[in-house]
Amino acid sequence: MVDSEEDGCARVHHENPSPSHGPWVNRTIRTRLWIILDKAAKDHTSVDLQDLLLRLTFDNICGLTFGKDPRLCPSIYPKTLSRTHSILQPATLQRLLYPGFLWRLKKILHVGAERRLRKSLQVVENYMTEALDARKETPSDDLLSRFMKKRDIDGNLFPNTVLKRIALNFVLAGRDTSSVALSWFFWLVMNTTRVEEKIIREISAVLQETRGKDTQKWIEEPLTFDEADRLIYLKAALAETLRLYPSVPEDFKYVVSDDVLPDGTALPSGSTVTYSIYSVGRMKSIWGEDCLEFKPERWLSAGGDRFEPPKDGYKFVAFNGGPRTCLGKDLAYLQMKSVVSAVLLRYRLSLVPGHRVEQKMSLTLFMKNGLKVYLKPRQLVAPPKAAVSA
Ligand code: HEM
Repeated sequence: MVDSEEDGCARVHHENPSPSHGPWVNRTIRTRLWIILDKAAKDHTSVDLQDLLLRLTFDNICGLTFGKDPRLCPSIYPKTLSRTHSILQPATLQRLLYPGFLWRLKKILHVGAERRLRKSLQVVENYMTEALDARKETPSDDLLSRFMKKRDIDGNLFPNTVLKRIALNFVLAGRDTSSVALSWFFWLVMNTTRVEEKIIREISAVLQETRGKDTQKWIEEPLTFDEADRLIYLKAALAETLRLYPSVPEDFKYVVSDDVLPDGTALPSGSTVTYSIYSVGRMKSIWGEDCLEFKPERWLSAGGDRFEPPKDGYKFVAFNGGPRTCLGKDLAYLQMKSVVSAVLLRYRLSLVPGHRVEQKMSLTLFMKNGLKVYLKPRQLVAPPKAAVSA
């Protein structure tokens, strides 16, 4: 048996973040993203989109998980959790890359990455304790409050330690993944005018139906859930981005008890299996000769009117597969569609000349140097009725 967590703890929290959490996303778009981008466009200054998106999705995931007013997050973010996060990731990666005895020795001696890791975990622990105490005083509709009411299979409420791990799991799982996916998406779209035009046409067609011909009304408010739900081509472009640039480029599983893979490989209990999600997305045998091309169309039905992922759920594993598929998948698509529409409907993006877009070796597929762009206001036109479908 192969599992993704040694103690199987994550299995108790199959609570799906529902679309009703969309308001958090729209609030941060209105109160933060548009203000920053409008100013940059007006002043002709560049913006590091990856950095901005990391902050934005952090605010969203805080709102979703703790019900905290996201305006609190930027003040806490740079000083504590963000710095902590940049320590957690390399330290975890080292544990995966180097022989077990090495990091265990460092842990015992309290040196190097293990020392930084322990300090950072304490910061996270304090933050989670504060958040939990606050929710106990004033429960709300956030995920933490929901889990506080839930009971385990024996009918007991979850203890604080488990609640904190659940909350942390959501924050870690939901923050970087969506923002790096969005960064790669914007970069791909900047380089593929044909796809950008189709995306704008699709969003415009939907908004013309829901908000009328006055294009000013299209950019006054972020998308509603129903409007976002209708964006089939955009979903295909996001899935295509995740195929080529999966936010989690490789994943690993622990072997809980002796097992054998379908190809006959024996897996002794206690070993770790690592697999490359990045490579699965770029295999000719799965995606064909054009596997390295950015082609959202491969995700559409023959008529082009439906999103159609591969029938075999293990061919596209950017969200993992099987019973442990990402719990935030639908929310992630919703959030990404809202942010893309909020940005692309208002602006045309161009890469800052000389800026190098490179991958960073990390548990998350960051852009090493960020994504520095200039923004120019976009002139929107209402499409003729016949061009409604993308
Ligand atoms: C583009 C965005 C995202 C990608 C690519 C992604 C990818 C993944 C992957 C690969 C896993 C499996 C990890 C493993 O094997 O241990 C996972 C698990 C998970 N994700 Fe996501 N994720 C995304 C967004 C989100 C968001 C926004 C949330 C929360 C709102 C979230 C919550 C979770 C949770 C709770 C799990 C653990 C599920 C379990 O173990 O049963 N994810 N995600």
